[in-house]
Amino acid sequence: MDGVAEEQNGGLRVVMFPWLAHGHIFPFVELGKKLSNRNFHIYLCSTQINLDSIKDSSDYGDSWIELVELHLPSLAELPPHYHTTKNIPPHLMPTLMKAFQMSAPAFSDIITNLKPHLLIYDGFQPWAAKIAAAQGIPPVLFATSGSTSLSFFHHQHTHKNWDSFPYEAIRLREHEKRDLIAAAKSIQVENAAAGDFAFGIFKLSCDIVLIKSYKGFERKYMDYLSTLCERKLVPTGPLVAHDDQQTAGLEIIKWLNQKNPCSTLYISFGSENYLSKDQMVEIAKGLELTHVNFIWVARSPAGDEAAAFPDGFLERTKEKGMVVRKWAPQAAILAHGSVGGFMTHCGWSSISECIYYGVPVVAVPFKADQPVNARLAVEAGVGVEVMRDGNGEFDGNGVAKAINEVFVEEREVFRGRVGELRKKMKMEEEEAIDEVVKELWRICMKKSTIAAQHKIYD
Ligand SMILES: C[C@@H]1O[C@H](OP(=O)(O)OP(=O)(O)OC[C@H]2O[C@@H](n3ccc(=O)[nH]c3=O)[C@H](O)[C@@H]2O)[C@H](O)[C@H](O)[C@H]1O
Repeated sequence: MDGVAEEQNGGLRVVMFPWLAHGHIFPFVELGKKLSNRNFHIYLCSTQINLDSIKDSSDYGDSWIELVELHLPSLAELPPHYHTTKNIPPHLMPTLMKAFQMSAPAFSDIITNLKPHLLIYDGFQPWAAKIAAAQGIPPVLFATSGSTSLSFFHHQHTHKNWDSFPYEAIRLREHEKRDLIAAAKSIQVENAAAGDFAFGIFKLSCDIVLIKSYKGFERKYMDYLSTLCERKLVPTGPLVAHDDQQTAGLEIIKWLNQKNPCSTLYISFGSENYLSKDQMVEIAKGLELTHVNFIWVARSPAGDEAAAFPDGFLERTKEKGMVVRKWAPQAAILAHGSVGGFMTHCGWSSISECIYYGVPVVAVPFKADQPVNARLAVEAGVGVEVMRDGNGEFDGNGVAKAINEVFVEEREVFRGRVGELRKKMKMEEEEAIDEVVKELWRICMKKSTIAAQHKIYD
């Protein structure tokens, strides 16, 4: 590309454009930080409320990322504080998706003004890739979910058969299939060009797809996904935000300091999942049937009243449990020696963090890729799932059984296995970024890439 060689010393200028979800934005931020340490100039584009979250994150100060505001069209039912999936009432998610699709012209202006060497985009905005390529700027997809879930759903999209996926450890239960089919209808994107969404998004990416994964955990799934999407997959490694020392003074950390090693279960269900009242009751019952300590992050959607615990539960468990009603320092908690297990919805970042910090998994998946991530954790031998009935319900006995398997019966087995995976993850971490940097420079230096890109859209 013109001027790339001259700017070799000045580094590449890259616009990074994640979907409006916390679980997407922070992997982009972590990747942006690593690239900015390799002489890239990073522009990260999102809505103001998401940019404020990034500024508030503990170590933003030392990362060289230029924040660029994306203006969503003003919709009466979607005030600016709902321009993020974090804490948004679930019934407004389709409206947020619609507003995001309507922001394409605003994004086009950003690209025209910044004229970056490269765009790194996300899975809900095929139009961003087309806008960049039309201006001769190579777009590269960064998939923030794992290779296992993406290969599983790509297989289903291609073969229309959940149960013919080549790896039998990954199978959905009937209630999970039903939920996925219902959910897919709720995020149908209006006027999407045929095939753009689902997995057409991969075909818009130049040469490669970046993926938040690492070979030690997902190698065979990464290879299968590469075959399905006809792109070279370049893993970024886990991109885990390191626990920052500022949390040392937090009440939570002080409380953990008083607990025995590996004695405490950390319970959290990500940035956009909320338990039903019945689910709260059954998890509470399960906790009372075990001897583990616990830290339970029980957040509610913005505007909703606080999640209610069973009568007397908090009083009866006050010696062994702590309830957190707000955003918790998850990395710092998982890094703490008193934490011996993580009850998680199996969001991809949470699963990556379990392994990064060597904490076995008590899997309670709810939606999207979470059931597949849970099956992967079980196949890798780093955790157990809380069993459910045919309707997808679980009860206190099942919760207690899973907790005791991780904390008592199989304690050393799980800790040994997750420790092995942790070593592999850390070994891959730096070499993965080296490969990402090499590939991004290769793409930007390849004039033919741009010509080929135009051909796709002619
Ligand atoms: C790509 C998509 O992102 C989604 O994000 P979600 O927020 O549900 O869950 P995580 O990926 O665990 O992401 C949640 C992130 O928020 C952090 N956190 C959460 C709660 C809290 O109180 N404090 C924290 O620091 C946590 O450490 C993690 O990094 C899903 O994963 C989905 O499976 C995945 O494909």
